[in-house]
Amino acid sequence: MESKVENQNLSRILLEETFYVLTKKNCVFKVRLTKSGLCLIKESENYVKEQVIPIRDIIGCRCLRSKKQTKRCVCQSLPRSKSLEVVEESSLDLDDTDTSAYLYIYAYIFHNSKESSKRRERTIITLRFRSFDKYEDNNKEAQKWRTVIKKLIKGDHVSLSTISEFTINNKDREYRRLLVLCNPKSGAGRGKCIFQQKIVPILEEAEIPYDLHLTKHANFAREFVRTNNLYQWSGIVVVGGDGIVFEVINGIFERWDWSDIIKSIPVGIIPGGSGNGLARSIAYYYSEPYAPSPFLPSALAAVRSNYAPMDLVRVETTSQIMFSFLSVGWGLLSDIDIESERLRMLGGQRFTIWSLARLIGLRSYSGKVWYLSSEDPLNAPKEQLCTNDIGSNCDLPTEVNLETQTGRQRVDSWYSANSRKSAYFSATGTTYASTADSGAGDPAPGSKPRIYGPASQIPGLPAPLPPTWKCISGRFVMVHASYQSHLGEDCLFAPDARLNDEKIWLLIVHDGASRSQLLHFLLGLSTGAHATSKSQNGLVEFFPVNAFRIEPDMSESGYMTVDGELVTYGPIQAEVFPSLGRIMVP
Ligand SMILES: Nc1ncnc2c1ncn2[C@@H]1O[C@H](COP(=O)(O)OP(=O)(O)OP(=O)(O)O)[C@@H](O)[C@H]1O
Repeated sequence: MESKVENQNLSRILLEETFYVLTKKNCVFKVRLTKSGLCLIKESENYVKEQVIPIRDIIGCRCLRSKKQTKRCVCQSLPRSKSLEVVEESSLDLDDTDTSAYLYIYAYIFHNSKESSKRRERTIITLRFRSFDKYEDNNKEAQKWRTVIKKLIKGDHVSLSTISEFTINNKDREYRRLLVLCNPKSGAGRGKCIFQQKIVPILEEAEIPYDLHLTKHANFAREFVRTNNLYQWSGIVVVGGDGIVFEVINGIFERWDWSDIIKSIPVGIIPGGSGNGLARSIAYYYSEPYAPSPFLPSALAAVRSNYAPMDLVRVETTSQIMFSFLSVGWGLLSDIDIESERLRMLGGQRFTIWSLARLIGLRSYSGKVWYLSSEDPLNAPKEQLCTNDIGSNCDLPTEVNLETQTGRQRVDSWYSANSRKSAYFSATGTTYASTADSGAGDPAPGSKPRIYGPASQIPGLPAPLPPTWKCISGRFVMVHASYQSHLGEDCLFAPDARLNDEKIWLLIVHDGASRSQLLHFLLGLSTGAHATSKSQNGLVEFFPVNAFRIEPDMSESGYMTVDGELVTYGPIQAEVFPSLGRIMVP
């Protein structure tokens, strides 16, 4: 009963208008806006066809006017097809002869007809309001639509009675500013280019202002987050790899007000690194298509006010405490990660090449692995994450241009909306001035910043562990733990992992496996097959835990990594803190 009422509520028509395609005789579009989406109903002589664009696929809309044409024939009073350009109402370049108001609606429509062809397609719907003789009246109509669409995108309450009260204000812009921290050196050095070419246009379509800061050296992002007044931003978007996300998260935990920051300022990630484990995992959890546009799910996440809790793991070594969002590693995968740094210019390919090199010169390490088993069974997450099974029934072209009827004859109604500019710096100006906070989180010069955050619930590193902990002792090719599904774009480490499943997924590969078994295992990592494979003769173990400790034999040397970053080689332990972080999700 309740869901029936809810459905009725979602399908109630908030706005409706009839538009005409003048180039096609007798073709009429009824456009309806409901809480669930924008419905285009095409009515021609013989049929009626309905297409719905879900609100969650729409990222923004803008009201624009036509631009004065420089070379227009005196006898041609109206804009020609495809030559019409649009500008902001405040522009000095307005075409006063065209009294229409244009509403541009930007959508990234999800198509999921087949699993293999899941994709999002950018579509611009243009509604041309021209029922009135005066631009002001047409604009009033367009602005009303814009205001309602923007409110629906934000998830604000909209009812039929409140629509008439909306003040029509073209200045009604988004004041939520994002902080963008971009690592120009990440991956194959494409971070800046990715932001400029792929992300800026989407931020502009959604009218989200931002302040861009390029990282100048290692630990720049960490210091920036620790020392600036973060409350001026609504979120932090990182452009780069997992290394820069690690810096941002640990920068937050170096602030005395970490608990307020972590709750109020979510972090988003635009994949520009060579690993991109977190970005790939988020797309996986939300069934968002990743390749060939890996930036799209993250860009959509950044412009929507949609956040989700994420488990964080407190990691302790003999010299450091840190908060990790991705992984802790010892052995083969860490060796590959660290030693392939020299091939950084190859981007993600560096991992494949170095995997082969490490298999030839295979190493194993002696030590003990302690763990506290996860109490939760290995099944679906507690919180049902959003999937895109709603989909859309759209087969729209990438531009849809519609207009209201007018008594006056127009030359035509179709035009291109590709007048994008790729401004690089913030629309509202980039702020570089240091706005350091009270300094309470600043370390004394030369000393390490203090790490805050929740207190550990397990014994400190040197202390013995309680009997509830289990121990495996021996030689290992690797011990690797992850709390995300993907360690990298091509590495599906824990297929059942979710953002806040409260689990650390522990993979142990014992010494004794042949090279061909290990090759088989490494290949399985790209599809997640290793997680279910029974053919490893007990040499591979994979299970969820709440906490673990590794004690390597210190007579040998090797690498230990946290989120792909090198840490002190020696005893290390980790424990999960459920839903401690907040992350932007599509
Ligand atoms: N301007 C810079 N010059 C040199 N190094 C930088 C700069 N800015 C950031 N860094 C360092 O680069 C390291 C790696 O960056 P990032 O994680 O963005 O890319 P990546 O290593 O290619 O990706 P991944 O971590 O996913 O493998 C970060 O840990 C950071 O300390």
